Amino acid sequence: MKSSDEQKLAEAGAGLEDIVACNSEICCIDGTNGRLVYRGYDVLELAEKSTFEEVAYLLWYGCLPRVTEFKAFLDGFTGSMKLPVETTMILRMFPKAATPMEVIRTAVSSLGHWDPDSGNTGLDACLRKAQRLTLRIPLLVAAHQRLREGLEPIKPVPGHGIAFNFLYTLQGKEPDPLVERAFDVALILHADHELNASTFAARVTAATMADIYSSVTSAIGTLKGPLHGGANMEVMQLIDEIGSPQRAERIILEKLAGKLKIPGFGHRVYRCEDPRVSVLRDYARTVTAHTGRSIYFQITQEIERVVIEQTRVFPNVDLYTASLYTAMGLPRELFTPIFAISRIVGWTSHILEQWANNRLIRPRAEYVGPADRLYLPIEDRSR
Ligand SMILES: CC(=O)SCCNC(=O)CCNC(=O)[C@H](O)C(C)(C)COP(=O)(O)OP(=O)(O)OC[C@H]1O[C@@H](n2cnc3c(N)ncnc32)[C@H](O)[C@@H]1OP(=O)(O)O
Ligand SMILES: O=C([O-])CC(=O)C(=O)O
Repeated sequence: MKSSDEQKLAEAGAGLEDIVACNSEICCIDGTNGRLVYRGYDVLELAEKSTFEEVAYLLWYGCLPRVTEFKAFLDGFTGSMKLPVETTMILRMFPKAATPMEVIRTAVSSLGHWDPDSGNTGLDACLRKAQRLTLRIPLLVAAHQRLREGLEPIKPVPGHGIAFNFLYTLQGKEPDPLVERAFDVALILHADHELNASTFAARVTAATMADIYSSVTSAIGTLKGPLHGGANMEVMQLIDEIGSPQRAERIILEKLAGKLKIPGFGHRVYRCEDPRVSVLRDYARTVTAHTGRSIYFQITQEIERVVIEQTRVFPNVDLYTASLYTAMGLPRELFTPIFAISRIVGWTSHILEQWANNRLIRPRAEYVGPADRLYLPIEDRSR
């Protein structure tokens, strides 16, 4: 049995808050000052000047590419930007009620069967698998959505990047350049975030020396929950429920009075505004105006005003993606899959880092159940 001091210690560890579980060279969060850094580069600078492909290279290889390196990297990308025919067949078999996030969890797992490097655990092969996953997840999400809408999947356009091709293979037309850039920036901002729940799940699975597809499947399942990646869909549900900026205050006050958490707010690490929010807020303002959907932005701003005034809890990365993605014509059920389209780069970078210096991740639990009970035969049990 535990002493009261031990009990307090165990409670303090609930949710592993502030526990450092590994060393990592990939991503640094300063939760007090609201700063996020990928391999030494401030994410705000990357969002302004870089592309998702370049950031992916940075996260996987640890440095920004030189011209020839980047060209070779992108050339390698082009060959893998297609789905195995079997994947499209599998996508056709899911029941209508299967949600896109459930479908990508299952379909990404199945992609491993048709990976030419399946079973090859060398570093180069694992990097190729990481890159194939990064190219195929967006195509898979777009193809499944088209099938749900009664449309046939379409092929990506070679020579264009992931943002362009996700939007193109989903919507069947070349994206507006502002929308494409806003989407690319959203991908940059979601690419990694230190030891968030889904990345931790990926590392735990990888640390058992399971394969990359198993590790990524664990991560996708973990991202799905509304306390993590699923929150962006819930933000949009809330915006729809509110319907107009004038109704925001009353509805938010009611929810807070009922002790409900407001999706898109709060964070385990940031004690201030998540630095990604300012960029996403600006793009949400611009893109909603550009596509005639400013109402979604105005409602979000009202939600933000009331929640901060009432709670001093600040917005997280999910708050403004809801109005931004809706303004791009993207359906709400795709918001969390879009998170995965970006975070696959972070997950796979962490999996590779885990393997570079692996030790099984196996913490302890403090036992707080009953002690020394007497086993009685079933007929003698009173309850
Ligand atoms: C990509 C991402 O994963 S970002 C997070 C996405 N998730 C969401 O947006 C869901 C809403 N947010 C939450 O549920 C939480 O803030 C989490 C899960 C993100 C973090 O949870 P924790 O670190 O365990 O924080 P915890 O729930 O203990 O909250 C701390 C305090 O802030 C309050 N708080 C935290 N988030 C919110 C919120 N969204 N709305 C209202 N109050 C909140 C809590 O009520 C609590 O207040 P108290 O100390 O007076 O009881
Ligand atoms: O870090 C976290 O806990 C959640 C988050 O913001 C992310 O994964 O981007």
